[in-house]
This record gives sequence, C-alpha cells and structure tokens, in this order.
Amino acid sequence: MPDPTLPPSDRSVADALSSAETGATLEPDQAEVLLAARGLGPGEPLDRLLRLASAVRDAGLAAAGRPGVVTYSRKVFVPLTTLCRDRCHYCTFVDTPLQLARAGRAPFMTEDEVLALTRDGAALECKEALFTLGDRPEARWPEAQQWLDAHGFGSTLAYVRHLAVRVREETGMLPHLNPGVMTADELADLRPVAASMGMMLETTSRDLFERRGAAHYGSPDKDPAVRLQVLEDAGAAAVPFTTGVLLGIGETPADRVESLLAVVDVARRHGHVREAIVQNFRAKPRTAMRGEPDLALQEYAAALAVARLLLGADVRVQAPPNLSDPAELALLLRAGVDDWGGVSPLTPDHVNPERPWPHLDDLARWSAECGFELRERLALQPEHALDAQRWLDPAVRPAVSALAGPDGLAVQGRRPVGLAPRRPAA
Ligand SMILES: O=c1nc2n(C[C@H](O)[C@H](O)[C@H](O)CO)c3cc(O)ccc3cc-2c(=O)[nH]1
Ligand SMILES: C[C@H]1O[C@@H](n2cnc3c(N)ncnc32)[C@H](O)[C@@H]1O
Ligand code: MET
Ligand code: SF4
Repeated sequence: MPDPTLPPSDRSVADALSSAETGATLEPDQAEVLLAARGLGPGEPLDRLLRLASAVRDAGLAAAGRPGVVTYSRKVFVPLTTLCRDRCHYCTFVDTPLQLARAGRAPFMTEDEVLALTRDGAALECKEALFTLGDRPEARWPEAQQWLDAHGFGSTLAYVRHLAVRVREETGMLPHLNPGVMTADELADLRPVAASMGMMLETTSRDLFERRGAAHYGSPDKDPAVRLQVLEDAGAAAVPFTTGVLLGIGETPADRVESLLAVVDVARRHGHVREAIVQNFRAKPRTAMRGEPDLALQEYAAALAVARLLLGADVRVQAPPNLSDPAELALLLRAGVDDWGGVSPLTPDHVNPERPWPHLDDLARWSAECGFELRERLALQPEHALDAQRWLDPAVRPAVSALAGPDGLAVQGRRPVGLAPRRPAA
C-alpha cells in the first residue's frame, strides 16, 4: 500500500499522465496524483499536464465558435457591506461594527453611493455591477439590523434586491449578485433582478469547517453541505451561476479533487455553472492566516490544469489576473484558463485590495503575446445570454440583449444606458 501522507511517486505521476494522454477519462485518484506534477521543461510532468489542459480548452473554444479567445467582464465592484456573520480566517474584507464606527463609516453603502458608483462605471463602459458583501450580517450584528430597519429593509438581501433593480433601471448595468449563502426562496426572489449570481464553493472539506483554528471554523455559511445545497438550488432555479474553489487554505489534494468533482457534478446536471473560478489563496496582514504561505505557482498551475481536465471543454476556467504576477499569467493560460473574470477600470478588488487589477490594455497585450485575443463578455456566459428563455427572467432580458452581440459576448465599447425616467403621475 502506498503511504497516503507521502506525495505521489514520479512513477504514479507518469502513469496518470500516460493514461490521460490516451484520452481516457480521469479517475479521481489519477486527478489527485496529477496535482503533484511538477517541472515545466519540455516533456517534464507539469509541462505534459499543461499541454493536455490547453488542448481541452482549445477544443472547447473552437466548439463554442471563438477559438483563441480569452474573456473578461468589465465590472464595478460594489462592496455593499463589510459586516458579516462569518469569520473566515483568510478574509480581510470584513469589518466589525467597532472598526466601522472608528473609521466613521456606516454599516451599508447608501443607495446614493451605489448609484453614483455604478453611474461612473457605466460611463466607463462597465456592464457588470458585482454586489459582493458579507453574509447575512444582521444575524450577528445589531448595528446591521438597526440600519436595515431604519431604511425600511427587512434583510440584507431585500436591500440587495432593491438596489439591483435601481442599478439596472437607472444605469443599464447587469447585476451579478455575490452575497454568500442564499436559500431556495431567496434565489427565486433575486432571480428576476440579476443577470447572474455566484458563490464560491471554496472547498468540500468538513475538516476546515469543524476543526478549531481551521480556515472556516466559526463560519456557518462555509459549511460545505450548506454551500453544496446553494449550488443545487441555483441549478434547480435556472440561475446562471459562478462558483469555484479557493486553493491553499489548508485543504488536502484529495479535498481539491473532491471539491472540483462536486462542481462538475452539479454543473453537468443543471447546466447553470458555465464558469468555474480556481482562486489561489493570498495571505493578508491582520488575518488569522497572515503567516501561511501563498499557493506556490507550479502547484496552482497543476490544480488549474486538473480543474480543466475534470470540468471538460464546455465550462470556462477562470483565474483572477490580479492574484498572480504579470509574468505568471502565461502559465495560467498554458494550464487551460480561458476567462479572467471581472476586471474593473474603476474600483479596486475589495477582497484583495493589495492586488490591483491590471490595466485592460496590458491584459490584452499579455493575452495576445500568448496567442489569445481578449474579448469582453457580460456578467453571464454567452451560452446563457443566448438562451434567455431558459436562463433569464423576462424582467432582465431587455438589459442583457441591449449589451450582447450576436455571439452572446459584450458589444465592446457600448455604454449601458438606463431606462428613460418614469413620467411622474399626472
Ligand atoms: O474582483 C473579484 N471578483 C470576484 N467575483 C467576480 C468575478 O470575478 C466576476 O466578476 C464574475 O464572476 C463575472 O461573472 C466573484 C464572483 C463570484 O460569483 C464568486 C466569487 C467571486 C470572487 C471575486 C473576488 O474575489 N474578486
Ligand atoms: C469573494 C471570494 O474571495 C475569496 N477570498 C477571500 N479571501 C481571500 C484571500 N485572502 N485570498 C484569495 N481569495 C480570497 C473567497 O473565495 C471568497 O468567496
Ligand atoms: N461573503 C460572501 C462569501 O464569502 C461573499 C464573498 S467574500 C467577500 O461567499
Ligand atoms: S470570505 Fe465572505 S463569508 Fe468569509 S468572512 Fe469574508 S465576507 Fe464573510
């Protein structure tokens, strides 16, 4: 019996590669072995793995009618509230009410702030309004509940809904909602106001949730069973959905494969997940995990490539371009990436504020140097945009069709426009 605590031997990596190179479906234990592939020289194990991943990605893009295209979404990041009922050990996004009070900040952005920010974004041709926020802060912080009460909202998600309507109507931008865990009823309630939604699975590891001191200990919304249910409910509700894994937070190679296979499974059954984020942990000061190492580059590349092989050709694999150094992006493309996710010319990445987004001109140039054309997509994947009947509520269809070209991607250079102001009642 091989010792499971030791990394796979060179021989088992070579065997798994040889099997994958025949085109055979990757078994979970082979996928786990391939996560250990290293060496980028021609013919070395990681080089061979990346070639396989590139080939699958290229076949998918060709089948989708856009060979050699890597996409991004031009977006504005709306951090509606940094209060959260969870306490993920890697997160620097969250504040406590005391921290907010000391900084002179309110618990939530006001409606005027959100509208001003998204109008500025629309003027810069941003087409996605990404609402990313703390999970259900009112369940932990009376300050959040009081603010919502004072402004006439029953819950954080009711406020999100109200703002998504206003942003779409007044700016023409497409809301993408990333508010953490949602129930089936909440998903149904939000579907008519959003072009798409998302929630990172992060990991299926129960250990990271249950073990004192682990990354998700004390964060009820990071229970893997709860998160898998959200993915399931979003699929049943036909919500175009972004999910993915966060790597380097203490999970094992087996956890990585299990997490990816969970995404594959729900995506195959419902078709709602057409982009999967493979995000690398970045240690941040003032967090519990500040002393942990960032995910090593070759380890990340191997995980991206395995994700590509497991997800297949029809799901875009997304890597945030600001979480790697510019010189490393070529490697991510070699590993099968075909989407850079949301990039903003206006707002910082509030989750990783120390890592600015690249300028879009630079991202286009770096992509071109690797043989890829950078194209703008909308907040949902083209296949969802083109099948609006199935994937979009009638209320959001006009906003999507106003911004989509015949290929379902964004019409580059088009500025979203809001509806004409309603005439006051006579
Ligand atoms: O700028 C960011 N955008 C994040 N996004 C947005 C993403 O990069 C894209 O803008 C959208 O997926 C576009 O559809 C997320 C979206 C999700 O649905 C779930 C998680 C994330 C996480 C981030 C993030 O950490 N930083
Ligand atoms: C919005 C998403 O950002 C990711 N996220 C949160 N904190 C970090 C970090 N330190 N490094 C990388 N990704 C992070 C999580 O996956 C979350 O779901
Ligand atoms: N709080 C949500 C989650 O962790 C949104 C992203 S983190 C700022 O899923
Ligand atoms: S990652 Fe999301 S859920 Fe976790 S503490 Fe940060 S804001 Fe809250």
